[in-house]
Amino acid sequence: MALLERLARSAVKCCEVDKELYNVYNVKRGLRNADFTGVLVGLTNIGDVVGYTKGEDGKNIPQHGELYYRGYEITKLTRGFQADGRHGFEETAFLLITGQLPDNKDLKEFTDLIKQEQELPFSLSKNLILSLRGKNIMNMLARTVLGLYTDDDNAEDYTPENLIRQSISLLARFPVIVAYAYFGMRHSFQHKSMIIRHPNPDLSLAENFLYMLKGDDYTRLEADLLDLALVLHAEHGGGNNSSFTTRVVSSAQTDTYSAIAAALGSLKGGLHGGANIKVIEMMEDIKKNVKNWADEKEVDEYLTKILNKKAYDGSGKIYGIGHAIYTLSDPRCVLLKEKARELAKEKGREDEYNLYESIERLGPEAFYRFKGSSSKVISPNVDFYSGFVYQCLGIPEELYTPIFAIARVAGWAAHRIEEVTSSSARIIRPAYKNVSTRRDYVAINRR
Ligand SMILES: CC(=O)SCCNC(=O)CCNC(=O)[C@H](O)C(C)(C)COP(=O)(O)OP(=O)(O)OC[C@H]1O[C@@H](n2cnc3c(N)ncnc32)[C@H](O)[C@@H]1OP(=O)(O)O
Ligand SMILES: O=C([O-])CC(=O)C(=O)O
Repeated sequence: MALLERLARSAVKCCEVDKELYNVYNVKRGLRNADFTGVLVGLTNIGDVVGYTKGEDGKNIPQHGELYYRGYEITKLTRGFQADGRHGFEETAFLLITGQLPDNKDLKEFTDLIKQEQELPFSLSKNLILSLRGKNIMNMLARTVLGLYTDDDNAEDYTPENLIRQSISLLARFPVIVAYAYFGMRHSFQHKSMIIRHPNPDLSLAENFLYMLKGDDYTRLEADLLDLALVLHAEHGGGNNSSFTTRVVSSAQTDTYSAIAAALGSLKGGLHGGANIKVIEMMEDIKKNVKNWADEKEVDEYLTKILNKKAYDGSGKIYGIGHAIYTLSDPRCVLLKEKARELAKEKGREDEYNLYESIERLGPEAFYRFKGSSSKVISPNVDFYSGFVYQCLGIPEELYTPIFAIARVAGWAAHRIEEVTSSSARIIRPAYKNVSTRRDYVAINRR
């Protein structure tokens, strides 16, 4: 331990860079401009995320969030298939990957391809169920995705047809891999029974995931909600950390499985897709430490403690709040909140829902007080209510970020295809200015 502590002290000391140098060299920390917008690093036709408008003076004016998939506004897209009483995730994936909304024939053929790919090769299922010990489903998923390379005779073929084939296969297999990994993990680490169901080709992707987890013990409403959550999580432009990772890794001309495994590593992070689990853990902490959930003063004091790094995980973050682009609202959060309210009523969890609502309001207020008046405008993001919705659906916490991945693989696939096939493709390679001093070599016995 003493050695590790000494090495760690030395490493941290060597890492430190005077913050002022970022201004001196005009470095955009986190690839962000001073007005909180992202540094423009690419052009895309896939997702569009809108959080502010530009005023005449060039300054940003916060606005309610808008999200477009291939030009289609997300609320209109979801209302469209909901009005027809059908699930929309497969259709959304088709739209993201091919650029067009499918007609009935396209959708049937695309869905049939997904169904054909759902059944995993026996060797892969056997490995997943019996050998792939793991403590975290995101890591198990990433390891399995890397393993899929071996089963793919055309793994290194970067033609658009092959990229689409690989995308459909990943889309189909993610829910099955996640369900098997979950039961494998429960069996080996929690001493619970392992339940392995074959995917059911008569079901939509959302229904099939619930079926693989719970058998027939789910309702139509629950399947509709999961389908909606998948649609809302499917894509978010090229700049979000995991899609950008997909693009960076793909730009080096590597294979699909390596790029998607890297994206999974990114999505797992607590500041990105992993925030849905962090929110639930934070809420448990708040519920334990705030005696009267209806007392706004007490809730506010606890949120201030979190911001001061004196409560919850000591990071100073209120999880599920804030976004790189959205300001006044995240449209996905607005849609999920509607469902969270309905579910809370149905499941008798209104007190908890009310606590979420007050944190949604008090969190940003505490943040502005803490950061001062020039701080960025923040509101709850997609991860704020998603965990609560999944809890109400009886989905275990370990699956929250994997569900995000089941959805987002559609967006990653689209970004990979765009990156690999673009005629303007170039390896992504920004610069780091070295700010250390040059040193003369010292022989080992004189150090
Ligand atoms: C699917 C998704 O990925 S949605 C995002 C999920 N992540 C979370 O919910 C985690 C909590 N939120 C955050 O950490 C941030 O808001 C992010 C990571 C989502 C966006 O980060 P950024 O756009 O980089 O915010 P940015 O760093 O510009 O924010 C400005 C300041 O506000 C702070 N801040 C932003 N959000 C929060 C928050 N929720 N709690 C506390 N402080 C925050 C930042 O730490 C930063 O402080 P600094 O200037 O002292 O470094
Ligand atoms: O856009 C971002 O930075 C994060 C996000 O909301 C997402 O990827 O869904």
